[in-house]
Amino acid sequence: MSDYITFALPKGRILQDSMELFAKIGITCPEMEGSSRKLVFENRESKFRFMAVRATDVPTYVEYGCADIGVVGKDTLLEQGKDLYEPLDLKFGYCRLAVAEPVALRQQDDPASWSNIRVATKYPNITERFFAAKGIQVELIKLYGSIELAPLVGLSERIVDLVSTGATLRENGMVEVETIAEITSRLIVNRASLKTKHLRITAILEGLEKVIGDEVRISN
Ligand SMILES: Nc1ncnc2c1ncn2[C@@H]1O[C@H](COP(=O)(O)OP(=O)(O)OP(=O)(O)O)[C@@H](O)[C@H]1O
Ligand SMILES: O=P(O)(O)OC[C@H]1O[C@H](OP(=O)(O)OP(=O)(O)O)[C@H](O)[C@@H]1O
Repeated sequence: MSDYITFALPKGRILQDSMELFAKIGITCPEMEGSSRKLVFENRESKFRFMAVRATDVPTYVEYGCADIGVVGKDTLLEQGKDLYEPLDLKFGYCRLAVAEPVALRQQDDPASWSNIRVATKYPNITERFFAAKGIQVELIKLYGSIELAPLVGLSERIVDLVSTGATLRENGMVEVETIAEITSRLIVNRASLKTKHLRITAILEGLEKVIGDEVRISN
């Protein structure tokens, strides 16, 4: 068993917030700061390893134990439904998952009358579950990005996607119809690592909990 603690971190927009949070409890990786094509970084002194992976792949690395700890959006966890230990809401990466449609359609539309709709999304499982609970049949069109384009070109009338500032919806003539879930980034932990590296992982969880708690209290 390696005596390193390995983190799987998403390459994109939540990487910096993650590293800033870990720095507050003394977990740093100077090697990661320069720009490079490297995918694994080590802090040999404190025995931490960091892997930069696609956001949607973080749960897989943690599930299989290639990483002990991961940071990932709640959207990804809800979509993938993996059995992972999720001890902490990290309180950054705030956005919401919402149903949206073009402004012109919204003006004459009554969502209460939907029975069969076509929806483009990166989140087919969440979308299917959400509409099934309302008794609405959905034809799902799975996309991997630029979801707001779908109604503009007639691929679907509605979308389910993340909304943060609302700028992407606005600039593409769309409005939110309903929020499905509030999203933040979460810490996830491999269940076996929690036992085999109990002391180090517990110390990390307690340190993070304290820092996040303090920040929430200060910002309230
Ligand atoms: N506009 C946004 N504002 C705030 N947080 C966001 C926003 N978009 C996404 N997020 C959060 O950040 C996470 C990572 O998003 P990011 O765009 O970096 O990766 P991605 O492109 O969605 O994933 P992948 O690379 O696997 O396709 C999302 O899962 C979500 O929790
Ligand atoms: O409400 P806003 O602040 O405009 O943010 C929302 C946008 O951000 C995300 O897209 P991203 O930038 O990850 O690009 P993508 O469409 O290629 O996934 C999301 O899918 C929305 O399109």
